[in-house]
Amino acid sequence: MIILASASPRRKELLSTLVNAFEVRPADIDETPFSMESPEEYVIRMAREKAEAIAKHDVEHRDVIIASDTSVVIDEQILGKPESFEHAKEMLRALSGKTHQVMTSVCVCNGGLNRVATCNVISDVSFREISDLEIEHYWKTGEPCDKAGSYAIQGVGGMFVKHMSGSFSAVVGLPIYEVSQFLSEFGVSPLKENIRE
Ligand SMILES: Cc1cn([C@H]2C[C@H](O)[C@@H](COP(=O)(O)OP(=O)(O)OP(=O)(O)O)O2)c(=O)[nH]c1=O
Repeated sequence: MIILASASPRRKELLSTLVNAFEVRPADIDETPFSMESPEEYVIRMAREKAEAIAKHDVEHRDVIIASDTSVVIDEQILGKPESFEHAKEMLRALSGKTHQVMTSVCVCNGGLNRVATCNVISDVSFREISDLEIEHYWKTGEPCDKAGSYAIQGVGGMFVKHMSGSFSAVVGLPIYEVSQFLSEFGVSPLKENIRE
């Protein structure tokens, strides 16, 4: 069985492009960064801890667990999901007119945790200038509230994105290329899964 250790609807949708059958089991972990931890170390640790939390309960040795974490990083500062409008405003002001990184880590492991593969996909995203009035209107769309950095590149937030380089699927929450490579290593063939008779 394949288990997606995530509450994110975006990750569920992206994984369903690769595999037909999987179970969704969100992992509840403490997402507070350690002091002195770099953004790279943080996102990799988050994905790994989400996978390990799921591996602890009710899994078979041969199950394949997929976990991921997305953080927006500007000037080495980690931006997670906003807690309020003021928090989202602070983040979007920091991103306005600048280039930031989106880091999405992936951890794929088996239920026995003796096979673990991790990676961190880093993309560069450049925003145009955004006014405070636009930030206010954007908040009212409801889109920023559950997104790292308070925006969604795949949604209305796409109108702020002047340029991006890297992996679009990773920015949305799950890098299709890297996950498909890991799945193949774990004996799951995404192409065969998608053959329609
Ligand atoms: C930057 C960006 C993030 N996001 C989303 C992807 C993730 O769902 C979310 C980042 O938060 P995460 O903490 O990585 O994920 P999550 O809490 O939604 O789900 P889980 O931890 O259970 O896997 O932000 C977008 O949808 N579009 C974007 O452009």
